Amino acid sequence: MERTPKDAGITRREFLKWSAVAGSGIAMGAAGVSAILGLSQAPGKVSEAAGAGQIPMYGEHQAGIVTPQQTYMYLASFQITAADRPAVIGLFRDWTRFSDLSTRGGTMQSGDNKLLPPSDTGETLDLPASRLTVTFGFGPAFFSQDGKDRFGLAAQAPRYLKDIPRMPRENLDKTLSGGDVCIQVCAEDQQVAFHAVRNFIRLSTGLASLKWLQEGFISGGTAGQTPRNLFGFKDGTANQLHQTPEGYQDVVWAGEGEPSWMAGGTYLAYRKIRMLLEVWDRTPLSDQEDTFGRNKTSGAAYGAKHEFDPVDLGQLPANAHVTLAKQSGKLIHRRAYSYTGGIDPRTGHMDAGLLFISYQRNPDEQFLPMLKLMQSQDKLNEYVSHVASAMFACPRGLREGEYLGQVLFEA
Ligand SMILES: C=CC1=C(C)c2cc3[nH]c(cc4nc(cc5[nH]c(cc1n2)c(C)c5CCC(=O)O)C(CCC(=O)O)=C4C)c(C)c3C=C
Ligand SMILES: [Fe+2]
Repeated sequence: MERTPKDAGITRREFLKWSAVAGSGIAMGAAGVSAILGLSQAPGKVSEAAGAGQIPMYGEHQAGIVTPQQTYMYLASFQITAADRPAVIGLFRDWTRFSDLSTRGGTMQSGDNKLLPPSDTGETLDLPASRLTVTFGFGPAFFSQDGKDRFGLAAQAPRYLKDIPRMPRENLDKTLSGGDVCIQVCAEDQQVAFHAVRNFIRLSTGLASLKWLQEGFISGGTAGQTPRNLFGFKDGTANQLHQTPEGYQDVVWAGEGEPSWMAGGTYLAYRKIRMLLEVWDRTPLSDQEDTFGRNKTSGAAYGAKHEFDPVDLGQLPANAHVTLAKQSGKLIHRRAYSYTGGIDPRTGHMDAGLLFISYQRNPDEQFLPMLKLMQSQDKLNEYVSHVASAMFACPRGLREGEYLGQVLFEA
């Protein structure tokens, strides 16, 4: 199946039209321009199966938030280095164009000019869309940094957006925390996800620098089953408490008291949490189960039979993770991924854990009270260490023809 130029890539003429609207062609540095010329070349080949497993990028909400979790995830955080607003808009237009292309299973043209680097890095040329989703978020410093309104957006800052306050037990690495813009990329095929994140980085040349990049996975398991984390426990069970359109409205989608561009958006809370596998693996099963208040094999709460049976807090230890999560009285939508990162050279222990990600409409009411309570009392603290942290505001979903952030820049 061959695609039309419009389907599979953007033409040079289209690029010039876009640049003229944004003024980005003039404002961008040489590196940025050449990277984008790559994106703007005529279409390349698209694999027969490119259309398989597509998740629409356009809609009321961004994809990748309440989308059933794909197997692989990259979370990238960027610092914007672009000098001014038109340059940022140029970058966001190019990221949008590339998201549209890659979520539809398309690639940029490899190019036949042997004197130039190929436009597309090529590793997905024969691969389908693989349920690729791209989710964007803006960090607090994007709106104002050290009191400076960098891009004229300070008045549009989301109501609850701030860095996660210091917590009693954390051991954060600042170089792995925060950032101006995050991109969460998820797919069923790791190479498809990597291709997307790699090309977002390429397109940002001269306009943004990559601050940190994390990669995660969940167990495939039998379809429909809750994945298990690296402690061997089912992780995500309680999400079923709000998995309806009304539930998502209550738990995930922001709007009330927010700038208009956040209506239908949400807040992404991120913690990189190292799990001390060697300690855990020497811990008796009864202590492991007391840590969560759930049976390890079935996932049932203490006193219950099945995974999804209601939780009776009277049956759980007071310091169990689930007890504390429930005590806050609020729900959050969790979308965590496991990570492994080789060996810690200082200790010889495995570097592995959880890239905790949750989405909520009001982090002040939902996520932060829960985190505070857990950091001070959770039995889980004996076995984990929080090493990185960030919060981002994710705008509502894009309409066709809009670029990322347009609704914010034009608010
Ligand atoms: C601040 C929020 C949370 C952090 C940080 C967090 C870290 C974390 N969680 C697990 C494993 C499990 N968590 C489970 C339940 C659960 N966790 C949170 C919140 C945070 N977890 C909530 C809101 C809930 C749901 C509680 C409920 O209403 O029942 C479970 C039990 C099964 C489930 O519902 O998912 C496990 C297991 C780890 C390993 C971890 C940090 C490394
Ligand atoms: Fe948890």
